Amino acid sequence: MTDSFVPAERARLALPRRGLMLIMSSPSGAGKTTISRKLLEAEGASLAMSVSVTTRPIRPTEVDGRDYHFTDVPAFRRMVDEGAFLEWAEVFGNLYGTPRAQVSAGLAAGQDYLFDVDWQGAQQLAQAAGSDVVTVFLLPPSVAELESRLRGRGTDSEEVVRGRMDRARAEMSHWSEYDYVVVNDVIEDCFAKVQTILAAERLKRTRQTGLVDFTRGLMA
Ligand SMILES: Nc1nc2c(ncn2[C@@H]2O[C@H](COP(=O)(O)OP(=O)(O)O)[C@@H](O)[C@H]2O)c(=O)[nH]1
Ligand SMILES: Nc1ncnc2c1ncn2[C@@H]1O[C@H](COP(=O)(O)OP(=O)(O)O)[C@@H](O)[C@H]1O
Repeated sequence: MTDSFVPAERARLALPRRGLMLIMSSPSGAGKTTISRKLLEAEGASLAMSVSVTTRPIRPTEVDGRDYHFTDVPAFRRMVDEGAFLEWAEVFGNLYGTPRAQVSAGLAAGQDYLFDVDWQGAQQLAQAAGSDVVTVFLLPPSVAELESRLRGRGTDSEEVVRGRMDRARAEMSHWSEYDYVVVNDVIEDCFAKVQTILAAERLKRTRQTGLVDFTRGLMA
């Protein structure tokens, strides 16, 4: 018997880890939906999108429980009173909230969550969840490119595009409140940078809850 090992036969070491909350914001049209989708696809089950509760009417393309948990105002208010939300807000006359229970249990079990929220939601989540939160802000490479992406998406009328462009400047002024800022120029480059951020944050000592026992074992 030798003490050498065959790498392929060696069990992978996976230390228990606390999950994180990756919050991605950007001015509308800078690419947060595109980057979020790519990230969810690449990461599989290890990264889940948090599904919000809303009182907004369901749209024909939406699925209850996938896009949102749809509910009515009295039920939403009851959830607010019960402290069921990590944060909630009224947007365009409808109520939206991030349910606390699913995220709290998931984080303890090592599940990471992705949030696609604006700067106000990011601030509220950071306040509610502290060191579990990692915030990323995406910027467009130029104002002209932002406008061209909004038009190219083809989902909004001319008036809506102009409204979104007006709001973009105000949204961009919040860049310095984020942990990371990435310019979304070439999509694959931006995606690689966001994936690197996620990989590094997962390795943070404070998230690796299994290190205490592991190092104790090494030093025993
Ligand atoms: N604070 C907060 N905002 C949310 C939540 N879920 C969605 N929103 C925001 O509500 C706004 C409207 O979303 P939605 O009804 O899906 O309309 P859309 O922007 O046309 O897709 C967006 O700005 C979302 O970022 C949530 O759980 N909390
Ligand atoms: N790096 C990029 N280069 C070119 N087009 C992009 C890039 N990132 C996103 N887009 C396109 O720009 C449009 C807006 O992106 P989207 O992800 O919907 O933005 P947001 O969710 O921030 O509003 C979409 O049509 C998308 O395909």
